[in-house]
Amino acid sequence: MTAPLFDRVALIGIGLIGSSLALNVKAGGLARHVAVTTRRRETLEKAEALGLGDSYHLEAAEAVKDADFVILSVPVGVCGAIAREIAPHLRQGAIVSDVGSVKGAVIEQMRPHLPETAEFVPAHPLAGTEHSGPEAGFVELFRNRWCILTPLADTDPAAVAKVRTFWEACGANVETMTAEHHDLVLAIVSHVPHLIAYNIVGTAADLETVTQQEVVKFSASGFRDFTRIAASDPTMWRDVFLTNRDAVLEMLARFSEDLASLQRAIRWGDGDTLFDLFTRTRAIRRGIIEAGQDTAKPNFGREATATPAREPAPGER
Ligand SMILES: NC(=O)C1=CN([C@@H]2O[C@H](COP(=O)(O)OP(=O)(O)OC[C@H]3O[C@@H](n4cnc5c(N)ncnc54)[C@H](O)[C@@H]3O)[C@@H](O)[C@H]2O)C=CC1
Ligand SMILES: O=C(O)C(=O)Cc1ccc(O)cc1
Repeated sequence: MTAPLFDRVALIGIGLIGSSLALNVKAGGLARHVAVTTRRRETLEKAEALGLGDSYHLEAAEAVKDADFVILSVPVGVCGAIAREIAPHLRQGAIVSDVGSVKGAVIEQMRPHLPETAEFVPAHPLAGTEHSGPEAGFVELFRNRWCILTPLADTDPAAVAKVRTFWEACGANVETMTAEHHDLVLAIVSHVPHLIAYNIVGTAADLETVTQQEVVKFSASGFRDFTRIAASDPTMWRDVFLTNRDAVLEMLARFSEDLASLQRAIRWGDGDTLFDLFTRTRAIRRGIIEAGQDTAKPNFGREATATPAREPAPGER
C-alpha cells in the first residue's frame, strides 16, 4: 500500500466544498488524519455526525497544529482573519491553500500573515452547486471539473506539484495561471452570470403588475435556471462581489454596452443582429457540451439540503 499524500490535513470550514474535500480525502486515502474546524459548534456537530473527519475543533489553531496541509473552505471575506489566527500555529513547511472563488484579494489578505516557512498555494475548484453546509457535499463534485491554481512567484514548485496531485486525486483537471488573470476570467464566466441571476429574479419578485404566484406558476425552464443560481449562498456571493470588484465592474460595463445594442436592435426591428448573436451563442453552448463541461445535473440527483444561515459581514466580525 502506498503512503498517503499527506499526514494530517486541516479543513477549515466544512460547508459544501470543505465536506466534499473531506469525502475525497477519505475515499482516496489522501491523508492519515483529517482535522475539521469551523466556527459554529452546530456545524461542527453536523460534520461529526456525518463522519467527515477524524478530529473536530472549534479552535482553528488546534486543527492546524502538526498539519502538513491546511485548506481554507470559507467565504473569501474571512480568509485574512483566519490566516492571522492560524499563522503562529502552523507547522514548519506546511502547505496552506484555499478554495475561494476570488484569488487576488485572498492572496492580498492572507499572504502578509503567513510565515515564510509555510508554502501558500491558492486554488479554486470550478465546481459547485447552489447548496451549502456540511450535508451538501458529495464525493463526485470535483470529478472532471477544472481546478485553477494561482501560485505566487516564490512558491516552492514541489508544493505546487503536491497540491496538483491532491486535486487530481479528487478527480479534477488542474491548470495554473496568475491570480489577476483568474479573477478576470471568472468575472465573466461565473461572477457576472450570478449577478444577472440575482438581478432578474429580484426584478421578477418586485413587479407590481405580475404576481409572485404567477412568477412561480408560469416560470419556464430558463427562468427556473436563474432561480437555481439565485438561490446560492448570500454570504459567499456578497464576499465575491466585494472582493472581485474591479474585474466584475469591467465585465459589467461591457455587458451593459452589449445589452444596449440588443435593446437598439429590438427597438428598430433589426432581426439580423439578433439572429447573428443567437447563432454565435448557440455555437458556444455546443462547444461546451462537446468539451464535456456541461454539468446540467448540478446536484447529481441529490435532494436539496441547503441551510443558508446568514453569516456576519466582514465588518461585523
Ligand atoms: N459554493 C460553490 O459552488 C463554490 C464555492 N467556492 C468557494 O468555496 C468557499 C466555501 O464555499 P462553500 O463551501 O460553498 O460555503 P458553505 O457556506 O457551504 O461553507 C462555508 C463554511 O465556512 C464556515 N465559516 C464561515 N465563516 C467562518 C469563520 N470566520 N471561521 C471558520 N469557519 C467559517 C461555515 O460555517 C461553513 O462551514 C468560498 O470561498 C467560495 O467562494 C468555490 C467553488 C464553488
Ligand atoms: O452552481 C453553479 O452553477 C456554479 O456556478 C457553482 C460555482 C460557484 C462558484 C464557483 O466559484 C464555482 C462554481
